[in-house]
Amino acid sequence: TSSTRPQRLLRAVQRKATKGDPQSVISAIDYFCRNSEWAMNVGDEKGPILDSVVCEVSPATALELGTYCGYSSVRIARLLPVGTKLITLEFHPDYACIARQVIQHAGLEDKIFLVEGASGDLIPKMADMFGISTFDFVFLDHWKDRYLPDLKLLEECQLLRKGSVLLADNVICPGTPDYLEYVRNSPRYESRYFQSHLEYTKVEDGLEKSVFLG
Ligand SMILES: CCc1ncnc2c1ncn2[C@@H]1O[C@H](/C=C/CNC(=O)c2cc(-c3ccc(F)cc3)cc(O)c2O)[C@@H](O)[C@H]1O
Ligand SMILES: [Mg+2]
Repeated sequence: TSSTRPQRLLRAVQRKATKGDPQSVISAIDYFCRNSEWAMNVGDEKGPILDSVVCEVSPATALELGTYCGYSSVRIARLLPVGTKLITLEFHPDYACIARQVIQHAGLEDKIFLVEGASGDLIPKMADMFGISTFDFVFLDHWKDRYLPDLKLLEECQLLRKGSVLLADNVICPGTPDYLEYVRNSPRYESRYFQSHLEYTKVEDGLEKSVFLG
């Protein structure tokens, strides 16, 4: 029976990466995507930009929209200090199952809470489910037409505070025009574009970092 790409990506991690070593999991996925099959992970060029923003913010509470295979969950959580947590939302059960195993291989299951479901349904429940009031950091990497509605939902649910940082992947390719227009023109955000390339390619893409001003 044929396997799926996420299953083949997980197999590459299980074969090549050292259990409990997040960096080796990251390297194994990047190697797989460069040498075997492209996959939509933030990757090894945009990834260090994500790392630097996470380190700068040093979030006590972080949220990720769109786990996929867990590559960016591992990138983010490996940088979080003890006692902090990453909540990542994924609605595709098969992808969630793969991501849990990738996260487990990295030894980060105590720092990452993967919740299965649609972000639009789950965001309003975050405060109650996890006993948090606001998110210090949000990484948006799910369906591109969901970035703006989910940002507005985070505002409505008062899950952002003065200084909360949003980092959005793929603002050029595939592109998130309505989200970009909103964060770049709203007086409530201070936005900055980090130019880079679409993962594992020479196509232009980048990350948009937006600070909520309250
Ligand atoms: C309902 C809300 C909601 N709630 C919870 N989980 C959700 C969700 N909406 C989506 N998900 C999950 O997130 C992941 C989807 C991510 C979507 N990402 C891209 O489409 C993308 C594409 C390219 C690219 C492809 C082809 C090219 F040619 C060029 C570029 C590059 C990239 O970096 C990309 O991120 C999957 O796991 C979904 O199950
Ligand atoms: Mg992406």
